[in-house]
Amino acid sequence: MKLGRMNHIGVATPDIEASIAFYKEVMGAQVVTEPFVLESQKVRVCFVETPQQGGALGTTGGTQIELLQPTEADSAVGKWLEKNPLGGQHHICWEVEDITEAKAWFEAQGKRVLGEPRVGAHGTMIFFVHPKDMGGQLTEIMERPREAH
Ligand SMILES: CC[C@H](C(=O)O)C(=O)SCCNC(=O)CCNC(=O)[C@H](O)C(C)(C)COP(=O)(O)OP(=O)(O)OC[C@H]1O[C@@H](n2cnc3c(N)ncnc32)[C@H](O)[C@@H]1OP(=O)(O)O
Ligand SMILES: [Co+2]
Repeated sequence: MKLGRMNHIGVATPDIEASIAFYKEVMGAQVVTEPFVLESQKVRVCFVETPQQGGALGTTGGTQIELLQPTEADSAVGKWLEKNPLGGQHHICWEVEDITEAKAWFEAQGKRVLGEPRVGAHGTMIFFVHPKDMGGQLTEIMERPREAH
């Protein structure tokens, strides 16, 4: 498998509106998407855009910040926030060419793939790999959007 682009960094927050204001007012983010609820993951989510390599400040195309506010305490992000009430870096998402090949790769390395691949917040297939098998880093693997191939 070849290391692909870092698609996003998942950042958990107890208050997504406050986090949006932080990224706009403190960090100078120019583009933040409208939050939406992803029922399957019991989260409200939005994306803070960053410039791609060499891009002008305030443009898009780079690694996004994926802001995640739990809709229920009994959820992956809800449980994580109980231990990390201020929020912060929750996971990293890497792009791959083929989600099926990637799943077989990680399993062949003895890494715990969490559940079957499913459609994620970007509308492409994803899965997660257990943090304890990834040096403490919860890792999301995402199939590259087709038009990016
Ligand atoms: C916007 C939607 C988008 C998408 O899905 O498209 C997302 O990114 S949704 C993001 C939320 N969804 C997930 O995170 C799914 C994958 N996560 C899980 O399956 C669980 O969170 C899991 C298995 C990582 C942990 O669940 P568990 O019930 O085992 O929770 P514990 O608190 O018992 O944790 C066990 C152990 O793992 C450590 N841990 C938990 N979360 C993280 C993390 N984000 N980063 C690093 N380590 C983590 C936790 O501290 C425990 O370690 P221990 O030493 O035993 O205390
Ligand atoms: Co994610």
